Amino acid sequence: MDIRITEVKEITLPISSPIRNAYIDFTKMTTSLVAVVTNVVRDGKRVVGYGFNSNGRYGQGGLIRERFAPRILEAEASTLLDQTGENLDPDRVWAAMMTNEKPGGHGERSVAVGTIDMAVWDATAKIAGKPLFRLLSELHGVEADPRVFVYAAGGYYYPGKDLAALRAEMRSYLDRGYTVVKMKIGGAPLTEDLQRIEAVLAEIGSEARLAVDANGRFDLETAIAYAKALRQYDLFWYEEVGDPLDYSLQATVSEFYPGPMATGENLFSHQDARNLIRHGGMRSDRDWLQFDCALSYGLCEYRRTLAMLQRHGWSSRRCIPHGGHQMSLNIAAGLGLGGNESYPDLFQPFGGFPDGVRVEAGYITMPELVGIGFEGKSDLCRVMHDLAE
Ligand SMILES: O=C([O-])CC(=O)C(=O)O
Ligand SMILES: [Mg+2]
Repeated sequence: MDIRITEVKEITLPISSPIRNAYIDFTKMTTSLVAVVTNVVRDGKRVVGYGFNSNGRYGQGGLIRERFAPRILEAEASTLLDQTGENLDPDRVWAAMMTNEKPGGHGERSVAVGTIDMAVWDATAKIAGKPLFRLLSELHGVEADPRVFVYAAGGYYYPGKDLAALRAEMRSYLDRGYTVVKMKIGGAPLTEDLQRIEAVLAEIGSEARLAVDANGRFDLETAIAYAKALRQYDLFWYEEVGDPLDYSLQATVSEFYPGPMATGENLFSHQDARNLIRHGGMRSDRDWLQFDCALSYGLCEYRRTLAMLQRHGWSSRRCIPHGGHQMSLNIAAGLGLGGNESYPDLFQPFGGFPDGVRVEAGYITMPELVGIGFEGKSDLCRVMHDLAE
């Protein structure tokens, strides 16, 4: 059969919440939802792959409509297929999207490409009739592990939120089975943040560990002042202390912070990730890497990032991606990452797990759903089907 992509649709939707981190509020946050429509029929229906971009960057409709979707549709259909001719080849679709694109300047387009790439992988796994994590483990000759560590991200600054509300939020994550919770810092003075941290630590006790996230807010002096103050707490990690591209700052702060640090959600290519590994002083025995494929050219690029990490002596287990989406859950289960972020109460319906999936002692088990698994999440599936079915 002559397999082809017949249409690439995009709609920009709100994922707004009244929350604030140290840098931005999310009252006007949007995401692009993309549908890659194929002429393949499975179970009596056209195969449609879906993708969306992670929170933190806005919808990408202009770029998708003007540059990346037309390149896919203009490509000779057979050049987008794998060697068997019976499925898409996501790397070939990726290469078609990147025709006439210069190197560097990744953030300008990496979100748009990553969003379409998610939909292409969803379609590819659906055509193969498998969960994406199974397809990935087969492609790489590794064993899939459907059990994935997840942590609860929240602890934002809300208008009028007091310590009791923050504690209640964290308690609710423990009640839902999480063993690691994350909160924001850097949006208040150090003394106030320490009170917030101590309130959360008092609440969670020995039931869970706490990670903190500064969202790139600090200059070197402030980052070090926080590092010295945070050392006493045995945190799960100290995240994104300074500007994401300031590798020297990261390296210097790590000299003041012997505990685990985490960063990488705002690095959008394997070359940027490589610079972090080369110059950021990251420690492969304890630090965590948070590159998010949905912001950084997709899974095709993420596989290059993983290969780069391996060459530098890093285990894929040190990766716990940002973003809380099912795409990274599949990568974690299929390629052996250390886990995935989760926002139990935010960014719905895009984030989270298929219906019925529960967190138990900090882990979820991936259901055997075809594709990325979006069809198993009814609220998300409704929005997707409104776009393309
Ligand atoms: O608040 C945000 O931009 C999200 C974030 O940093 C995270 O999930 O680590
Ligand atoms: Mg973060």
